[in-house]
Amino acid sequence: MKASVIVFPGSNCDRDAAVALEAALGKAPTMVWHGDAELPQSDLIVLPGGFSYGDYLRSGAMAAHSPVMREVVARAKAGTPVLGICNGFQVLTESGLLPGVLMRNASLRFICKDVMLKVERNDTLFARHYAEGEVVRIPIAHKDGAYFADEDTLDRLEGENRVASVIARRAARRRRQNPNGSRRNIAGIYNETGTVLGLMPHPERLADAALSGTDGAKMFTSLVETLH
Ligand SMILES: NC(=O)CC[C@H](N)C(=O)O
Repeated sequence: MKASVIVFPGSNCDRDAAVALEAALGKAPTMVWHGDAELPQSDLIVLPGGFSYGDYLRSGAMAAHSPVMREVVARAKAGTPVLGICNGFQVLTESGLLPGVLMRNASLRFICKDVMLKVERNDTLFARHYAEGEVVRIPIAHKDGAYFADEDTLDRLEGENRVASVIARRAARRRRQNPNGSRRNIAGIYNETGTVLGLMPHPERLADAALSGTDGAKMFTSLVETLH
């Protein structure tokens, strides 16, 4: 399996994603600079977290127009799996590969903390090593993490089983609201075919016992087992 991690100016989780991928895969992914119009043959493309282009205009808005994104969009449309983590999720909505938008957190503050996530489905290449309904601990670190879409889109996402994970209900109730104010507690969504996943929390940040948890590792081992 060949994986590529796209690096934008301002990405800061690209190396963490590469380390988590390498631990699961046994070999390093290719790091691809945003200005490259060429993308190597890839079985998986990762759009990492960070502050691409300093989050100017809107988080992910400028990165969506990077030269490399033309090829990423084309490959995604042709079926290549794409994982967008945090800023990567923002790039996916801004480039139209996923519906909706990530808005400023309800508190208007940057939030960096672990959240409890409920895995809504495990019949995808990203989640097969999780149990359906499993509650896992994964960190968030963002200021624009409030998922927003109109009610029809939210109904469609839920109806088509495209919600990947939600902030676990017990945690949301305790805080009255989930930490960022996402509609319907959504933390991650899939495209129609389940091959593109946008996720606000960072599985790569809890993917090694030395980081105090391994709940995130199963996403990378799921991908490696499915894609070889
Ligand atoms: N960790 C990240 O990817 C940060 C995402 C984004 N730039 C925000 O703060 O909303």
